[in-house]
Formats: sequence, structure tokens, C-alpha cells
Amino acid sequence: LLRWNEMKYSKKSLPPGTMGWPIFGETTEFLKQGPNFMKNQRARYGSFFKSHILGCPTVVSMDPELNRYILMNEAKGLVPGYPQSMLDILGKCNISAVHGSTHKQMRGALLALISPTVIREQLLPKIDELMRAFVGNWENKVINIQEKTKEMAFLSSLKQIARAESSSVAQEFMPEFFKLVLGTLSLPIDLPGTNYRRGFQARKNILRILGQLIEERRDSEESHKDMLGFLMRKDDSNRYKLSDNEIIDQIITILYSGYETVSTTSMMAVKYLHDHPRVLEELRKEHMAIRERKRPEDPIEWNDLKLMKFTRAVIFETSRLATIVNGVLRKTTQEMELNGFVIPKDWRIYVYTREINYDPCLYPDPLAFNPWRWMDKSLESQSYFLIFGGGTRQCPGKELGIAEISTFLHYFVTRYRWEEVGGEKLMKFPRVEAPKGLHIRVSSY
Ligand code: HEM
Repeated sequence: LLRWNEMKYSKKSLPPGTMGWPIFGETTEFLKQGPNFMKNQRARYGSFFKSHILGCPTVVSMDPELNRYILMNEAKGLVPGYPQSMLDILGKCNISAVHGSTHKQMRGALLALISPTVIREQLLPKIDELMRAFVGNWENKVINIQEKTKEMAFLSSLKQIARAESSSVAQEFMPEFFKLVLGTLSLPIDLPGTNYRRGFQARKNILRILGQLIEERRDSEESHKDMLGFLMRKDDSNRYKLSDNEIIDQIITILYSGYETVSTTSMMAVKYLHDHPRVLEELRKEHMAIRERKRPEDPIEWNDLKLMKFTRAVIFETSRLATIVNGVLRKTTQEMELNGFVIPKDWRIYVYTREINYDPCLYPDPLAFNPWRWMDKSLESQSYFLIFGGGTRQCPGKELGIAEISTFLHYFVTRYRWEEVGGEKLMKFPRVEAPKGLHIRVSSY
């Protein structure tokens, strides 16, 4: 079977590599060996090789130059290629499911909601209010920081989306949202009891909750200064007039994209700060200096964020070393030539960026947690910095995500000290997670 399968994909014009078993391909090896699978294949076949993973024939690109090219050239037929389960559950109007002019429209509408001015004037006050209350009473408790940062990321987005109703709908919304996330990461098997089926059901419940919210707002005619309020505006202040379905998928996109990224980075920052007291000391100094100039009830403002230079460096170093995002997926909409090979239509391209994070030429002593390396701003703008993606799909929520994590860290480090309990295991691949949670004992600072 193995040989037959290799024969099937043995065309000379395809990149070198192995395809594994029919249907299953090399998914098991990929998930089991993780980054080592990629490194071994690269050692044998070079930085551009074929494989069959996650249900599709795939070309893995580990070449930094080529990765940039792929991300910059969506218009040539290299569109997002996320798994079907993700697209089914996140909706047809989800930003990753649309291309061309529809993508432009959805992205434009999103950028208008999270521009620097909007962050400064509208989102930051909500983020501050949420974070301040969220880390309010952790003193003398053992908490699971993984669970907490997940709740925090979700509640922060929800407050920005619908401030007035966020506390009343959160109870019902949060468990549905968590089911939706699990569904997007599962195999698309629509049987009772599968995560996919539950995720799909959760989507239906979320559509109902959001649909009701929109109806109620429309009936009350009250104006709201939050994301939903802005999306529903019909006057000239809103260039992008979306339908109700598009509004709902846009909201799910915002919740989903800022969820695991923000929560896992926050959790890992807490972990690295715990393990590196000198970094924690420097970070705390930065935040104490900001706090000292304020009264206790004063919120974090835009100018304060600008002063959090070391915090920004800690966030980048955390994303790099933990590799929150291993890479991004694309697919070919037509047969095309890439790097001297011919890639058939509908193949996946895995733009695998993980290894760049450990390149000693870019990051000397790459396995050390050293935020100071980011104090030289040019590192953030170097062309292989792909932690937030690149090209036409570059993360529009970068500054928003950084603002959320920074505000969380502000209240956390100025109020508390903490120690880990249990020495729990952390998995780094395929996702960064602590299978049994990450427990810390918190006491006041
Ligand atoms: C530390 C936090 C974050 C990281 C590391 C991150 C990372 C990324 C990456 C790598 C991509 C590229 C995906 C691709 O090319 O297929 C992306 C896209 C995206 N991100 Fe983020 N992200 C973060 C926070 C956020 C937040 C808070 C939002 C909230 C709005 C957000 C919204 C999006 C959206 C909507 C896209 C898709 C853009 C498009 O397709 O045009 N992200 N992000």
C-alpha cells in the first residue's frame, strides 16, 4: 500500500518527499514527532517537500524567502486552506473562508473596529475595566492560570463587542464558545457525541444568542459605543454595511482569532516570568513606575501602553520561544508553479514558520528566554518576523492583542507574586497547552 501510494504521487514535477499511507498519509508521524518530523523531512528532502497530513496532500514550505512569497501572493491563487471543520463552524462569511473583494470588504470592516484610534478611545477603557476586575481577588488562592487566561481572553473580547450585555450573556455564551473552539479543531465527523457535532450545535446556539442581541438593540434604538453598535450603524460613519449574517460571522471571527492566541501567550508569559526572576523584576519595575504616577482607580491609557516597551518585548519573546503559531495554511486554487515544481490544484501548502523562531542567526542563543533582544526595534520589523503572519492576511489584531496581554500583565504583576504548584507538564506541539492545567499559588505583592 505504501509503495502504491508513493507511485500515485511520483510525478517528477512534484516536490520530493513521502506521502505515507492512503487516506491517513503521515498525520500520525507528524502529530507524534511534531517539529522533529519536519526537521527530519527537511534533512532528507530540503526546505520544500511534499507529504500527506491532516487529510490532504500537502507541500510543506520551511524556506523563509518562499514563505514570504506565498503569503504575499494570495491573488495568484494561494488562498487560506484551513480544515473543513473550521470553515463549517466559523461560518461562510468568516474572514478565512472568503477571498478577493469579499475578503477586502470583511477585512476593511474589521480594521475599522480595531484601528489604533478605536483602541485608544473605546477598546482600552473596556479592556482596563475587565482586567482590573478579573484579577481582582486571586490573593491566597491556587488558580489554574490556563483556565483563567482562556476566560479572560473570551470575556475581554465579549466586553469590547457588547459592553452593556456582556455580563448578562457571558454565562450562557462562554460554554458554547468553548465547544465551538473544540469543534473547529476536530475531524469533520458528523456523528452524535463527536466534538464536531457539538461544535456545530454550539454555533447554532451562538447564532441564536447574537441574533437575539441584534434584535433587542434594533427594537430599543439605543446607540451603543462598542463593536456591535458600530457594525449595526447604517449611517455614513460606517463605510462597510454588513448583513446580519456577516455581522455575526465577523463577531465570531473576532472572538475566535483573539482567543487562543491571547490566552496562550498570557499563560506562557506567566510561566516564563515565573522561571526568570530577573525578567520579572524588570517587567515589574516598568509597571510599578506607571502605577506610581497614578491614583489606584486610574485606568491604563494609551500613553501608558506606549511606555510598556519591555512588556512588548516580553510578549514577543514569549510568542517566539513558545511558538504559539507554528505556521499558516494555504491551498492552491489552480495548478501552479512554485519553487520550480508544479503544485496541483487543491493541494494544501503549509507555510511552516516555527523553525525561523529558533534560527541562531536571527536570534543568538535561540533557546534562551531573553526579552532584551527585542529592545532593538529593528528585530520586530525584520522581514522573517512572521509571528503575526504576513502579506494580505497579516494579523489585523496584533496591537489589540498586545494591548490586552499588557493590561493583564499590568494588574497581575503589580498586585501579585506567584509560585507554581505541582510542576505540571506543558505540551508545545501541535498546540501549546498544559493537559492538566497550570496551577499557581498567588499571594499579594
Ligand atoms: C498574540 C496574539 C495574536 C497572534 C500571535 C496572532 C497571529 C495571527 C496570525 C499568524 C495570523 C495569520 C493567519 C493566516 O495568514 O492565515 C492572524 C490573522 C488574523 N488575526 Fe491574529 N493573532 C493575535 C491576536 C489577534 C486578535 C486579538 C485578533 C482580534 C481581532 C486577531 C484577529 C485576526 C484575524 C481576523 C486574522 C485573519 C486576517 C485575514 O484573514 O485577513 N488576532 N493572526
